[in-house]
Amino acid sequence: MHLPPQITPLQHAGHSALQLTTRHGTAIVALHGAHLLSWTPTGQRDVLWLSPEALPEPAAIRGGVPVCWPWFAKQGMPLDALQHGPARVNPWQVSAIHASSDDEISLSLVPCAQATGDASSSLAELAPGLQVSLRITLGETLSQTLHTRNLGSETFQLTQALHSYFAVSHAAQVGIEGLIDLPYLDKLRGMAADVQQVPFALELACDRIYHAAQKSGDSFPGRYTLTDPAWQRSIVIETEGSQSVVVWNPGREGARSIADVPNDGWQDFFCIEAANAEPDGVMLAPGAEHWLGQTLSVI
Ligand SMILES: O=P(O)(O)OC[C@H]1O[C@@H](O)[C@H](O)[C@@H](O)[C@@H]1O
Repeated sequence: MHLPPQITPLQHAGHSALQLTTRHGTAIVALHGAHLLSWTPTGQRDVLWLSPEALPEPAAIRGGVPVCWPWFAKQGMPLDALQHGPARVNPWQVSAIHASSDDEISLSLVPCAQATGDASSSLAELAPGLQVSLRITLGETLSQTLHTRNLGSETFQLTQALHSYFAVSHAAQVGIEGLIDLPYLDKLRGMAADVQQVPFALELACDRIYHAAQKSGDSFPGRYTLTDPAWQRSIVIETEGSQSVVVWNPGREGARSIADVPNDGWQDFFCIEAANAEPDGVMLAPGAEHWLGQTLSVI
């Protein structure tokens, strides 16, 4: 496909990628997993963290924004299922480009196996009848929309996440606004159910699925703010079609057991994930479609 001047192919951290450029900044997207590796607003530091110890492809990339699809973690799947689904470990390709002006550019990607109709691919086997695309728009903000369509004959229970790793000054010194009163399941306490009643702060480690985040009939998108006083910036995450928000940081002990996170790397990121995770799975009937979106901005 012919690329306009705002899109440049390049290698980034060992991945074949496309760099999007507007006067508002740059974004870099790896074709492996349609994985957003970097978003740097003009004059600012990168909004996303990318592990300096990331494993080579075809391993999932650690950092940036992995696309977890069509299941989150191993929800609803056997124990030997691929963690977070096959989308993040498959090659994707550009399906459309929309360059409206110098101010904004959009790129849509689909898995290569879907584009070529390869019925033997892991995606075709594991997500029968499902079609997926990811649109990334770089302007003053950065947005991503994950679109799923069920062309099969069976209802599919979709769980998914845009698993953003935000770069922070120190994970123990940031706050997250927008979680008060939300119920959550705490993975670190055997999925114990709880409700966020005090302002969020990291205690050693965190792995929670906040759910029922958008009440039915509520037309406002979810809005979460990662406040980082030391870096004097806040990252605002506005979500659409997302009933859950996953908040994850492995902490000191957890990081030691993750091969591609440096021992002290847990300090450098916080994951806030626009999601539909159990108990918020999406029942996608034959012919139905769903959009999961997030818009990121820095204030
Ligand atoms: O190591 P992975 O597969 O990228 O997953 C990282 C984390 O992703 C989070 O979304 C999960 O809630 C955690 O339980 C998990 O550890």
